[in-house]
Amino acid sequence: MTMEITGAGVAGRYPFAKLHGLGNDFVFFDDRDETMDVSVDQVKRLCDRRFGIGADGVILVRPARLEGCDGLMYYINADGTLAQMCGNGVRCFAKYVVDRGIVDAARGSLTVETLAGPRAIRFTMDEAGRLATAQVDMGAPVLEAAEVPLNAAAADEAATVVAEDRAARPCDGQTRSCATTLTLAYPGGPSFAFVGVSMGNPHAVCLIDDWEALPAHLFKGGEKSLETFDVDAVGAYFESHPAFPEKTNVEFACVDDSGIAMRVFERGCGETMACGTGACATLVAAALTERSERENDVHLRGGTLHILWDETDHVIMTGPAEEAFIGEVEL
Ligand SMILES: N[C@H](CCC[C@H](N)C(=O)O)C(=O)O
Repeated sequence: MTMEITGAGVAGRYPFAKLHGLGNDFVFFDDRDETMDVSVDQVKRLCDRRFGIGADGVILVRPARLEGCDGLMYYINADGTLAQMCGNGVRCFAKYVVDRGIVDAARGSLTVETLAGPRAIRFTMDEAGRLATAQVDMGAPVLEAAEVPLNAAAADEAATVVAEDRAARPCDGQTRSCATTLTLAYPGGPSFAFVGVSMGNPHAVCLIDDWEALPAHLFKGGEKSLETFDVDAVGAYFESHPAFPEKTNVEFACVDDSGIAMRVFERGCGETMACGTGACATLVAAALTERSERENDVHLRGGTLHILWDETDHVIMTGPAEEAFIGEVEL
């Protein structure tokens, strides 16, 4: 299951910075002295867009434990649950430490430790001497069902597995298992086919080829499209579906000549403007099901990420990171 943080919540006044990657936004705290012990309630309050600063998550900048890493990204979803990895967050982490001189900009690269392991980053600077874009080696996608994780048997007990396809496509001659596609029933219909991909955190990617084939009750007025699709309702149902023992991030995407268009209902956050790990998982799923080449632009509500699934099986994500404002907050 997903893990809630267990912090007692030490009261105090803390400086923070607000950063985002394509509108997927985070409250950053410098916790290199490891004194912050945030509680679930504190995180929920910080992320509340009415009663707090407002964000999709909280990121603590902590000292690295792994040799060769420049810092540890401790990422907490808005609901107070820990996540192993955050793609937009790790680009913002690079910006946070480079713009503050914690990491020397002249290096042009750094390695960030995450709960999913180290992630190597190369970055470019803007004319004002601040980090502009970051290229992150997000590692290899994990496709083995048990490691995503997926659990069709648990879903079957809920009589919701319509089909399980173990071979989305021969995995490019790799000596790796093929992805699992679970087709799961939605209350009132229809069923949706999800390709399970982990980028250190779980993703269920639904690639839709024909919006017209879906019933009208799944759309919020207007023509049937990704933009009018009811991501909140359908995403919320599958986020906590028994087929996903650790819950899941849920992506809905379609592919055309301009690239991959995607919306995401994130585990522990709800719909976000962008999801870096989700964009990587969606590129992998689209390539495995022969809808896309292994390199493409992924268009999200907040902007575009460029994703390459390279010949070494690593997924390379390139995109911006921005700092919106700084402040002090009473916890
Ligand atoms: N909600 C995600 C973590 C944040 C991922 C997303 N913001 C990204 O940019 O990858 C999870 O629980 O796995």
